[in-house]
Amino acid sequence: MQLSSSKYFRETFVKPEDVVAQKIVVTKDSTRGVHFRRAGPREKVYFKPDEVRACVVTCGGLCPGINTVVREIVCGLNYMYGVNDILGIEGGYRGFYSKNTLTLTPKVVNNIHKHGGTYLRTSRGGHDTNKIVDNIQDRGINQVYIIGGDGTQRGAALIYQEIAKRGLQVAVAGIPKTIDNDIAVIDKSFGFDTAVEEAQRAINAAHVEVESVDNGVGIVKLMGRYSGFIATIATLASRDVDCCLIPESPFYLEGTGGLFEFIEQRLKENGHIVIVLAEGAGQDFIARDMHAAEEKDASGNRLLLDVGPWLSQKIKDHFTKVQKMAVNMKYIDPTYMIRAIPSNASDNVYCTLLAQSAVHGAMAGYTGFTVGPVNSRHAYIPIARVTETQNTVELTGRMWARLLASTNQPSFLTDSEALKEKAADINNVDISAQI
Ligand SMILES: Nc1ncnc2c1ncn2[C@@H]1O[C@H](COP(=O)(O)OP(=O)(O)OP(=O)(O)O)[C@@H](O)[C@H]1O
Ligand SMILES: O=P(O)(O)OC[C@H]1O[C@](O)(CO)[C@@H](O)[C@@H]1O
Repeated sequence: MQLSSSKYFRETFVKPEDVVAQKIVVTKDSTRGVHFRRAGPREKVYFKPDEVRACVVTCGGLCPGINTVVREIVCGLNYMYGVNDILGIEGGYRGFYSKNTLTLTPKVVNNIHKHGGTYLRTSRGGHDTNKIVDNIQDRGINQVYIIGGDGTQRGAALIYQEIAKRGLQVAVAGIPKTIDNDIAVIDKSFGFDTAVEEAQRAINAAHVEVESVDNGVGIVKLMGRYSGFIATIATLASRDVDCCLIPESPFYLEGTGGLFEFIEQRLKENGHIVIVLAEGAGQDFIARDMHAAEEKDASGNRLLLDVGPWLSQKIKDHFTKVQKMAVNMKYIDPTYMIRAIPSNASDNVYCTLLAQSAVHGAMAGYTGFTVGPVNSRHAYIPIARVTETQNTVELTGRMWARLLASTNQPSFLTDSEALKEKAADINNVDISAQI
């Protein structure tokens, strides 16, 4: 029995309708089925291989594993279903209407998973639903595979709606991608494990540096625009981190329970401290401090103020001017280095599952879905569901509690907040309404 034989897959293994029926979706709380709209007429169970003209596009920021997903979509379509007509859209959504397409074959994509970045290139902004769907129609494309984060998935939902409005028989499949791991509903996004692993190297370097000098303060900035998953899990994995600051948990610098007090205490105890900082941490605080105006990127995402240099300077100023104590600051920003590497072994396997799942769904004639594991089951999820909210680190959840127990860092609650928490703990009731 040759598993790699496309004949075997086509005729024996893959019954797309079964695959879909087994895996239909799923919210965090239930596994009730959802009726997906089929891209083709009811009687047409799945696209015939020689009728398929597929395209793949990658949008938004980089993330380890994008190339693996692209490779496995192309190989999956070709090896499992015998599809030969696959196009690459270059440079994100705007590539649909402003660039020529690339021809994708298993041979062309054979080695791309060994490299970071995206073979297809990417961009922010430039989503024009009508122009994109016109182009899909003009080129005779009937399967669209869209790899990208929450912005990309919002764009994919609009493309899907426009295709439905025009009555086109085109399947739209999303593969969620974001290094921040903040896509709602799914258990985890691909590339996240690779990012956490690479972050360890930066944390380790910071630790080695500050351990070797007097009053060493190491700061490592990691990605995480609105959510501190990379910072949290990297901190938990490392054990060399004294304090982790994330967007979900506002912090303050001065006074009792503040960051400066904690740094001073750790420097006295250990002679050094390592702080991990998610890029979105303390943004409101910095904006107030710097009187900075809000800026946006081409996709409309808020551009973050650079918390790393800001915090490094604040700490240096405080300890030299106020405490009369020189600190040895080592600031490391590995953010783009982490995002630019190829995916590790487990992410490669995960990317393959996602890609093949998307291919099976589209070949079965389903559309308007995005793929991902939900409560450990691979699922098809209506695209709009994953863009309704964003995942964030729960400050009342076990993961954050474990982190606090591991670092013993301050909770950064102010006195009145701490009193409220304490009273709530004692009474085990929500007293906020009574204060
Ligand atoms: N609300 C929206 N409607 C339609 N298209 C959108 C929307 N938001 C973003 N897009 C488009 O999706 C693409 C990627 O969006 P964005 O730059 O926000 O990255 P992302 O997909 O969220 O990924 P990342 O997590 O890396 O930021 C861009 O081409 C952008 O124009
Ligand atoms: O600088 P770029 O390429 O716009 O991307 C930066 C952003 O992309 C992400 O990696 C993903 O959203 C964020 O963590 C980060 O803020």
